[in-house]
Amino acid sequence: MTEMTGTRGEPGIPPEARILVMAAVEAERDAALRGLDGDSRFEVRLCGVGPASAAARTAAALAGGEDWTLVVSAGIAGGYPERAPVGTLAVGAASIAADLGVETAEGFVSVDELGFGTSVLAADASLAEALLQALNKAGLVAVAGPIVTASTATGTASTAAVREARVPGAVAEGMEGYGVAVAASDADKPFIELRAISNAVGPRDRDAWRIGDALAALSAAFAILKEVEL
Ligand SMILES: O=C(O)c1cccc(C(=O)CC[C@H]2O[C@@H](n3cnc4c(=O)[nH]cnc43)[C@H](O)[C@@H]2O)c1
Repeated sequence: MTEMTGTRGEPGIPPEARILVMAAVEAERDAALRGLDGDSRFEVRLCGVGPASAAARTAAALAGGEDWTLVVSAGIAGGYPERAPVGTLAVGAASIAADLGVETAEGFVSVDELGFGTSVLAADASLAEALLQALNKAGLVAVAGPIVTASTATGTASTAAVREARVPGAVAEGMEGYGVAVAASDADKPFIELRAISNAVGPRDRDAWRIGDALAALSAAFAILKEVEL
């Protein structure tokens, strides 16, 4: 369990903590900053879209000489509607690269099965649980579960079904979480993923995306995160 009590033993994020938040695009970064309202324990940086850029930029940030306490991947996401409808929040239990592997005549084989590493990176369980409880206590609708990372956002019902079968119980899909998690894991830093649901995972319908609502939910979640008793 990650120790996040303050120097005098009080609960909450210690004043000296340094929390690195990686957001793909400026609108997500700005939403996080609005919720954080100048909290100097947090730094929000852009990681670009997709797991490769996210991993590279997070690794660069972690190698920059600061002693980071926690790494957070944050942004909007597609939600699996029966578990995380549009407007809700998803807290990752694990970030899973659902398309990392090889296709064979018999079907998809993950890197795990190939023996080439892991496509599943667990979040810090105690921090994720504390955040989930705090969000729900504050009246925000949040669920926890595996969050899919994909280099290609799902755009059809069949891809949604395939990925859901690979990641049973998946609550959401983003494009950066696993990449940020790889860098955090390599640097031996605790990691969590926080997503606000802007659209349903499934057939692409850009007009139905509720980006403004999701960004508002993301801001609200960061206002809670900075006060959470971790
Ligand atoms: O157009 C805008 O105003 C705008 C504002 C903020 C963010 C965006 C994005 O398009 C962000 C892309 C980002 O969102 C994640 N995302 C959202 N939905 C999905 C999805 O269904 N499957 C996978 N990823 C999704 C993803 O992490 C992208 O980086 C636009």
